Amino acid sequence: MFEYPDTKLLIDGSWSEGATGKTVGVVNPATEAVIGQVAHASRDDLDRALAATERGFAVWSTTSAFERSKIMRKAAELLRERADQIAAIMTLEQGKPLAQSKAETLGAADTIDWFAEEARRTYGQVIPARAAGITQLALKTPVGPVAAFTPWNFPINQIVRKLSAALAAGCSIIVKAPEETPASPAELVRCFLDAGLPAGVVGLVYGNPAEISEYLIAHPTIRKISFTGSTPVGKHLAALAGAHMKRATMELGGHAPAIVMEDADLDLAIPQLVTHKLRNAGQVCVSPTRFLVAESVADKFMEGFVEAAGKVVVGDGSEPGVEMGPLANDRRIFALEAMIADAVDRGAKVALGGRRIGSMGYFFQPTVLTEVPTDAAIMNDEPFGPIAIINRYGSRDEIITEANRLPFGLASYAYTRSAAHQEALKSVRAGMMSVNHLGLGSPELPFGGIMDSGYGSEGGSEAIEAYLDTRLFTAANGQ
Ligand SMILES: NC(=O)c1ccc[n+]([C@@H]2O[C@H](COP(=O)([O-])OP(=O)(O)OC[C@H]3O[C@@H](n4cnc5c(N)ncnc54)[C@H](O)[C@@H]3O)[C@@H](O)[C@H]2O)c1
Ligand SMILES: O=CCCC(=O)O
Repeated sequence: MFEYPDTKLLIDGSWSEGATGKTVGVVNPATEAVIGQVAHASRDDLDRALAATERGFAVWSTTSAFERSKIMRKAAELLRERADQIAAIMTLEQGKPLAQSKAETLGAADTIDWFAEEARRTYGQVIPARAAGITQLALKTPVGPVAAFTPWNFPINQIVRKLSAALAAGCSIIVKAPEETPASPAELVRCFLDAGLPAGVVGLVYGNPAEISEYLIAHPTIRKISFTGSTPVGKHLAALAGAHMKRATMELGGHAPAIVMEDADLDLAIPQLVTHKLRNAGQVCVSPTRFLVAESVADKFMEGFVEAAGKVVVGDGSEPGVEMGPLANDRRIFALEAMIADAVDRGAKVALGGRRIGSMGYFFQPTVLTEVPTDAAIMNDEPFGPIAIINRYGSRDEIITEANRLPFGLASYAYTRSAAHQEALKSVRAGMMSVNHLGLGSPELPFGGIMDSGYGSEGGSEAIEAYLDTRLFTAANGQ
């Protein structure tokens, strides 16, 4: 019989309890039962992890790119072989349906493979000199040991982008993974160890997020930070990184506009947007949130969206046929209830759902709000749940003005058949715009935000650049 595993710390290639022996319970969000324990790191554990990552960096940064790539591709192979069991673990701790957990795990293997290939292409440059006999080289060297902080919504995917880019570049890394969903990240890291990654190259710790981040970011061993999470926490960590002159990548919150123009193909837009909205119960940084719909198609879009979203099967993600699992923790229930009550107080209408389902497990109804005024909290703060806000607008200019109203700029979506509309959509301020399909997230594509949604990319060749220093080497030959 399959049992959810307890999770230990990984320091210097060995799994262990923390020095104080402290552990914290892991809760299944579908049942609220405590299913396991996760070890917490103390200052002593972090010091051991830091010393190990220094040694790991010395080994990994001098391992050839060819060899690094081989180990990474072996890890991807092991992840694929173990995908069914890892998916079962992820669903128990995070709640998402098994099919989504498996897709996340297999997608992670694809990400590792892509970065493994890129590892062999971290080229520098030979720069033509102004005088004869001078050599000028731009060298790419790994930035140093990395500290990464990742959240609970995609327990594996949020880590694998950082881990793969860091390893491809030749960096060692300490990951502070999510305490709420600790076991599937541990299984991801185990694949790398089993593939032959040397001790100390990856460390995995859990504990008090604020204490760990403050200690690691300030520590002289760490040269680069990468964080995924909310904008307020991201701003705090970016300030800490700045105070210690550390490079940083920040993948933060969004409030994605989904634009539906009057000439949109609704038969395409509705099923794609419903599925995308309710994926992972809406707890996704790139989830479509503000549906900005042209007046002339608004009734038809709304009717189709409500009908399709109302049919989505909500339940325990481990059960067959379930399409949307519970929210990941009780904080989301309280946050969503408060946002819906505030919107309704300000005049919004509830066209679908709006409530928690039952009293055991963190289940929430797929929800559609309409006529939501811009002063409602939900029009300004990321809901991070299965709520679609559908508002109608008279013109393209009004739609684009609303899309650009907020300081966030992560994902955006649009449906239109018109080339003129497509051209105008380039003025939507977002790190990513996807038109007439859901085209975000493959490892070869840039992935990241602008403005309050952060900086840096977690995909494409830019993602590796973030873990490399560019150094000039120049010599006068024959001197
Ligand atoms: N961008 C994302 O993928 C993502 C993921 C999870 C949460 N969030 C955002 O965060 C909001 C609330 O989530 P939450 O309830 O978990 O609260 P939160 O903002 O406290 O935590 C978000 C994540 O940041 C981590 N964190 C918090 N403080 C930290 C610190 N000082 N140092 C290092 N890590 C820290 C947490 O462990 C968690 O993984 C959500 O509504 C959503 O807007 C975004
Ligand atoms: O929540 C942010 C990551 C989203 C994704 O991996 O699709």
